[in-house]
Amino acid sequence: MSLFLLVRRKKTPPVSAGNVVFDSDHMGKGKKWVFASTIFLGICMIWAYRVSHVPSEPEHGPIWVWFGLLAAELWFGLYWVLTQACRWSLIYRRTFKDRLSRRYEKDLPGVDIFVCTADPAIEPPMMVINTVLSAMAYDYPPEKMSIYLSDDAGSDITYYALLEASEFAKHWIPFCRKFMVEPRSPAAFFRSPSSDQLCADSENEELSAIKKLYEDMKNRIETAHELGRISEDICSKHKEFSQWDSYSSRRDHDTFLEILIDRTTRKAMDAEGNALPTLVYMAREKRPQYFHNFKAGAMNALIRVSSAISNGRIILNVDCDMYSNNSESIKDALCFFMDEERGDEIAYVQFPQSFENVTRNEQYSSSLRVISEVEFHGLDGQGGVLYIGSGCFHRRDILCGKKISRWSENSGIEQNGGIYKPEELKKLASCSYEENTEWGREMGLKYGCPVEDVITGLSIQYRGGRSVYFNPKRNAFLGIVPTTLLQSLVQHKRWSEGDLQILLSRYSPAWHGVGRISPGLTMCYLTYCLWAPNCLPTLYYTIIPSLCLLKGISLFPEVTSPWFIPFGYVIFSKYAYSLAEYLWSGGTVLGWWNDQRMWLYKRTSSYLFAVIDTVVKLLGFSETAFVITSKVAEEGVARRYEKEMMEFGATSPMFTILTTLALLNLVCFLGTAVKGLVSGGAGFFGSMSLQAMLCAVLILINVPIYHGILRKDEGKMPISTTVASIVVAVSACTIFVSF
Ligand SMILES: O=c1ccn([C@@H]2O[C@H](COP(=O)(O)OP(=O)(O)O[C@H]3O[C@H](CO)[C@@H](O)[C@H](O)[C@H]3O)[C@@H](O)[C@H]2O)c(=O)[nH]1
Ligand SMILES: [Mn+2]
Repeated sequence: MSLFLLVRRKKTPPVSAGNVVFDSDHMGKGKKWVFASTIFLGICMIWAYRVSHVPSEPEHGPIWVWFGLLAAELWFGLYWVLTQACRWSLIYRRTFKDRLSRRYEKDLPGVDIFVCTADPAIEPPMMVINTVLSAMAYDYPPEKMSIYLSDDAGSDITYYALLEASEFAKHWIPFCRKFMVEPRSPAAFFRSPSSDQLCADSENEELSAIKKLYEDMKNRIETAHELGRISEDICSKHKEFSQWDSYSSRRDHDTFLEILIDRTTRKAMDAEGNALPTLVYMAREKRPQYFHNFKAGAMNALIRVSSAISNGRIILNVDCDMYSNNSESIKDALCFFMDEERGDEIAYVQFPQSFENVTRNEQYSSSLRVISEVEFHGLDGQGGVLYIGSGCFHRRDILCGKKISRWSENSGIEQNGGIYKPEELKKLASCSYEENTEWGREMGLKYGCPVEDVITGLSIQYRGGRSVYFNPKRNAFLGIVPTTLLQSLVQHKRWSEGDLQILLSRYSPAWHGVGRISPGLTMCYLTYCLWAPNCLPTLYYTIIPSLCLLKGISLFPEVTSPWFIPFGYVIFSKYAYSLAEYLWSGGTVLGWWNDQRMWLYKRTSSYLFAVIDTVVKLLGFSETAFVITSKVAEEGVARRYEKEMMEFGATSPMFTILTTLALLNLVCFLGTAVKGLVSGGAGFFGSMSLQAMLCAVLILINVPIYHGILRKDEGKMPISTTVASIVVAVSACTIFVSF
């Protein structure tokens, strides 16, 4: 590859470079191969131990216990093999934006930016418009940019906020351009060190002027938000508010559609007389008798409406909390689409989802550090990263269902835009528009899956589209992670359930993928699709060995036996590698420990419910749901989040499971210790040391739960959950021991 680049560089240097770096900074491919082989050998020996040591005497407990362990170990071993595909060949990419500007300044395509919001209570309008403003201020020709806000709540307050933003943008965009502001979300900029820097420089008059404009706007919007209505005065000035007269609820209303900045009119100028990007508000029609398909439905309506207004060849999709943190990202993405060599094959460019509100040791491990820093680079190496919703640039034609074709063949597509009558536009966003069409199936984002993004990306890859993962030094987008344990678990339930449904759908990588995507990429997709089923072996491994410990049934080889070696080696090297990987990705040791805890919690609660709900759905008893993650936290919750204290505070079956498991292991461990003391049995732990260690580690990792039970603050474990868990844990131990 490097040779290829070298040769090419002598002719026309490319605008992007998919630098294939085989882990240059960590471990070479050869070493990795040897290391992985030794682990695999260890895994095989563990399997061999299970098969060759099936207990015959009854004091070793019922036979199913042993076979259950064999099944769990088979699962974990094979799953580990799958995860290796995501680590095999990592690709790191770079772009040459100066070349792009030099060569293609005149041919830059139109870019339509879609922002989705769905609930002003948990996605505050101020946050939404900050994201919109950051997008409007991209360093890109404004006449080629259009920003669309989809509001699934159909809220007049959100519309009002956008209206205010459209005025503020006239000052904000020239300000950004003049002082080369970064980041371009006003809220993020005003609290960043770069704004202090600007203050220190002489221009602070302009800074304070724009800050004042912003604060005034913020006050007006927040007042309206608190009151829950728009003042008469504003309504009379802006006739479009009368659209809301017919509004009855967020599930039952007409299409509200307003082009706030229309580049075809002369009014669309900023304070310095430059063009502004187009700005559109859309709340698609909602009726109780029509299923609205959540974000996928909103995106498809946006695709249609935008095709009639601007019809940009490139579509960028961001969640309402994911503001642009780098004004050059559009150009970065275009370096891939317009690359002379490989650009034609590229269907989408995914940036990592990075987050602003992660704490140092990430209590809930929500930044998905290893996935962003390692696995997705590995997926890119296997032929393409997942589409993960936010921070993704798509080619419009491909997203709409076309097969991959040459980039240049579609030039002229944008000419179709710009001819519209308001009533016709509204029809494009109506409930009945999609009846008897391919929307949601062959066209646009797919319906019926809680991870509409992943399934849509996969189907694009089946059609021959390649995807690119671009992870620049400066984060391209910054969003908000959940700040409570429950929200984290619920979010992961949605994701793992969605991924499992993909596995069972007609787009399953397991069978539909054969011959359509590379075997390596199939393996990568499978690691995510099989997240949820991990719950069963994990539950087994966290319950049965501990109960057997209490009962005195030995399940693992003694420390002195040679069979101990594969167990010790596999456990040690797997976790040592995982820690190293976490540290390479920029995390802390405590962060890694928290990450391990979250894997355990996700596997024993989120994934379990994901499996149950998938089965229920397969039987036809329920429909897909989409629980939106809250982007705001109460004061107390926020304070505890900053202190990295685990937040419970609510009752949930997920917490009951987690607490029961934590208590069960505690009871087993203490019970065993007491028994050991009473019988004076030295060496008792000798034959059971691995089991006792497993139980001890489970206790250590569950410390936040014991702490949660004993805490007194609002975020403590609810008493009812504790009581229920004690009852279940103690009865499980008693019953198991007595039979
Ligand atoms: O009916 C709905 C529900 C959600 N949304 C929007 O979808 C986005 C994502 O919702 P969020 O609750 O923040 O979910 P996350 O789990 O953080 O989102 C990730 O996972 C989702 C799929 O599960 C993808 O849709 C997202 O793009 C991806 O960032 C937000 O902007 C919402 O406003 C809608 O527009 N309509
Ligand atoms: Mn989100």
